[in-house]
Amino acid sequence: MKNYIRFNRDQWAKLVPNDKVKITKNELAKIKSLGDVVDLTDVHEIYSSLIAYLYLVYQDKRHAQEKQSEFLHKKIKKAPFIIGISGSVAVGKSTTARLLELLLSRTYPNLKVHLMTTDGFIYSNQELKRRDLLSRKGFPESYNMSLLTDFLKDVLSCKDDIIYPLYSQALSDIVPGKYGHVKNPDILIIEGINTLQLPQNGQIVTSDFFDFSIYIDAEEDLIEKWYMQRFVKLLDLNKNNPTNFYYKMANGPREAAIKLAEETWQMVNLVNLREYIAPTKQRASLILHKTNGHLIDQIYLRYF
Ligand SMILES: Nc1ncnc2c1ncn2[C@@H]1O[C@H](COP(=O)(O)OP(=O)(O)O)[C@@H](O)[C@H]1O
Ligand SMILES: CC(C)(COP(=O)(O)O)[C@@H](O)C(=O)NCCC(=O)O
Repeated sequence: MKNYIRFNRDQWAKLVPNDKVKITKNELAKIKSLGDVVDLTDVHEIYSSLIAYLYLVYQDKRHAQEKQSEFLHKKIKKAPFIIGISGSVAVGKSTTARLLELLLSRTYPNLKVHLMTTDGFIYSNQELKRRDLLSRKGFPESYNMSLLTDFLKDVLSCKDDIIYPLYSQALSDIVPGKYGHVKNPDILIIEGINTLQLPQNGQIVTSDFFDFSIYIDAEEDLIEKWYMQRFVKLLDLNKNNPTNFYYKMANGPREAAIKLAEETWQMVNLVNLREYIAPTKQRASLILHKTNGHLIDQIYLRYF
């Protein structure tokens, strides 16, 4: 990885004073996905430098937009700064994305930050079934990529209110008739396993629309462990929740449920990671490498 500068935790933490971000343990507990607590030391040692760097790149873009506007003698609407977050299923994309959203808006209160996921661009289960893709959920062909690129084009053309479909883990499906709204944020964080994906059949790559991208990396065995832990938590949480996708499994034999999740990991998510997600790692502007306990131990910043 010649085109990346590698930092260990200490080197990265020393880039800026780490008292910049103000957040309490309780606030932190609220943004974790399920159960585990993101460590406050991670916030100070990793995220202080990360948001300071993101803000620098953000300002660069704004500056370039002003210069362009000046040169063209034309008022140009300021398109949002888009940050893409990629990585395997269960590596911690949504947790990191929520943390970034909170820390960026907290540290730079004048910024309007919007967070969304590309999960909503997966075809509905009905459509996946029609296309014989139910067992390929999360693979490139299971996403409506042209809808996603059209959406990103609308975002960059600064349309006032852009809607996008929503996915629910509770339904394990697209939520019918419900949409998210993007209303001209300064920063749009978009997380999903396909955010750095290479094009299929000459499509435009979504990352062409990004100003900055982050890949969250970890060893396969660890991610599998996190996937299984999240699965067990979802079973426990939904034991008494008949409308939830996990309810039936939660109330059946535990070993059968665990076996199914292990198979899903091996046959779906791990295959997807190896074939389509991991190969996109070296396209990211920044790689956050995690170790045991979700601790970030190495940071790689691309410089060409
Ligand atoms: N920094 C972290 N500290 C502790 N737990 C974490 C952290 N990041 C993720 N997790 C846990 O790991 C699991 C997967 O994280 P999640 O954000 O849901 O992943 P993804 O969005 O990539 O599928 C969840 O159970 C979540 O609570
Ligand atoms: C919708 C997803 C592709 C996205 O996952 P995420 O990275 O948000 O956890 C995934 O949750 C999924 O449904 N995977 C298919 C196999 C499974 O049920 O794990």
